Amino acid sequence: MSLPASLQHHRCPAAGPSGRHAVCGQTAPARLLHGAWTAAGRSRTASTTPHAGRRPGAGGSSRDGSRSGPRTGRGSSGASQQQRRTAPASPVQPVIEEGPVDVPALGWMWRAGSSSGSGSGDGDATASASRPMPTAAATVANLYEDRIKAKKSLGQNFMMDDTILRDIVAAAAVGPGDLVLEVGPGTGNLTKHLLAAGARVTAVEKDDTLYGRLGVEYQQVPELQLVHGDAVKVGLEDIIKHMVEQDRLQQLQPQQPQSEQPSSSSTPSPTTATSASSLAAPAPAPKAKRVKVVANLPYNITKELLQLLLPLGGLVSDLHLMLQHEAGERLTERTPGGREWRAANIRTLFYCRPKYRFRISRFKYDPVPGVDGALVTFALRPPGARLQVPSEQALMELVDKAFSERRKKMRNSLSPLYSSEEVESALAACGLDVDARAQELTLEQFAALSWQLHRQRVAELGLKPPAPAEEQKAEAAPAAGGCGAGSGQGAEAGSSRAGREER
Ligand SMILES: C[S@@+](CC[C@H](N)C(=O)[O-])C[C@H]1O[C@@H](n2cnc3c(N)ncnc32)[C@H](O)[C@@H]1O
Repeated sequence: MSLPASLQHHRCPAAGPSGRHAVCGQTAPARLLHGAWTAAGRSRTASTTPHAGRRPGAGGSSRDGSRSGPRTGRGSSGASQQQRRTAPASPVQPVIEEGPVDVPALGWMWRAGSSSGSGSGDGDATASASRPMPTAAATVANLYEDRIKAKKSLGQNFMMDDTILRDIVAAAAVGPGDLVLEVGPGTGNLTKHLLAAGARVTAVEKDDTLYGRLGVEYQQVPELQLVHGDAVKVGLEDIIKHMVEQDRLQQLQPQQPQSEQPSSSSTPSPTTATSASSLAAPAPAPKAKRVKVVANLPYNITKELLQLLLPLGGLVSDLHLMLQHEAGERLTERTPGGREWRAANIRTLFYCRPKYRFRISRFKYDPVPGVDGALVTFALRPPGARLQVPSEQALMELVDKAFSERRKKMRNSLSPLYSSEEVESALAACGLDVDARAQELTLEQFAALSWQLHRQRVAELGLKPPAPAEEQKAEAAPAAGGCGAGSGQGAEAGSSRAGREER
């Protein structure tokens, strides 16, 4: 369902049902918090300045509602006056989907209240009686119309296809009450599908302008918390802990059942007293949820983000990331021996089960990147479900060093950490070739080598051997050559990558 044509032209995305503006034309970032999070827009003061009308040169609909081109005929939103002055005259032309395009209005998602995950992009209006969810393409068009250019430095390749966004939310199995961390919400196009599925979303955005616009557009959506900052530096672990804690506290809040509400009768009968006391029995403590991370990642921070997030299996259940197709293929590789077998594979398999879900055509993004994308899922292992090793840090150091000079035999590449004699004897004790190179070893073999090197050092220094419990776990699933490495995941090594679909 569309708005009446008379309202379509001068509505800014920040305009409420009255048609008046929340913040249009103001410098949004000044009102927003750096490196701190807040319910979207809650701290903002709304201006009620009516929209000044279409800016000169903005394309789109004519006054009677007909469309003259790919633009959507909307007014400005959170872009600052400064940006408008310095913006180039001809913005990048977005790809626009066919079909009715509507205007995102303040709190539209909040009113929609859909938990079906079928947020109605593509112009259908099932999510809201009054306004449909704007299409991804229309939202991007709105950015360009406001002279906001995609920034290459921030990896801004916006997803234009609502079907793919819905597929991502479905692949991530996001449902009502789930806690989701999104990195780089940007346009809010993925965010709105996460919200439509019933998730409570915390989203970290670095771009001042896009953060400001999101704050305006979602200011009445308590299910969305926005964080302004660089996801790599902002302290994601603390943010995730906060999400979990907030959720736990919310679950603890008493919900008074009808039967417990004060009645007009002064003395309760014995029967009522009994039933009241049984109702008062302590409720089971709420189970702390684990968070899902869902993101169309800026490709340039993929590596750093994975390093930050993969070890958080105690707090995070799974990551669902749009990556470059090639990076997705590399990270989901499970068999050693090839040129693409890297330290990142060992690290990834140690912390999670990676799965390539589906390929995404580069033409579904705007601007069109040089390569296709892919959705990759990383199901994180909680600490207790990982391979037992003497020290995770020592294992990662061993792996990084071994791969740092992959052409060399490990007895040479590991020389700064261990003498070649130490490495040779450990390799032999693990039943491995003493001339082995890093790319020939599985995760389990690296873990076994790590244990053996540890034992040798302990023996050499005359220290106490590892605790029996650790040893027991290690021996429970011996790796090659009887050189112990506990394993909750060994069976996965060598299994082939999951089947792929293409979009
Ligand atoms: C590929 S775009 C995705 C935008 C939107 N989620 C979508 O699906 O179309 C990447 C987003 O990440 C943001 N971004 C880039 N670097 C970031 C960083 N270090 N921390 C947080 N956000 C970042 C960009 O500004 C942009 O909004």
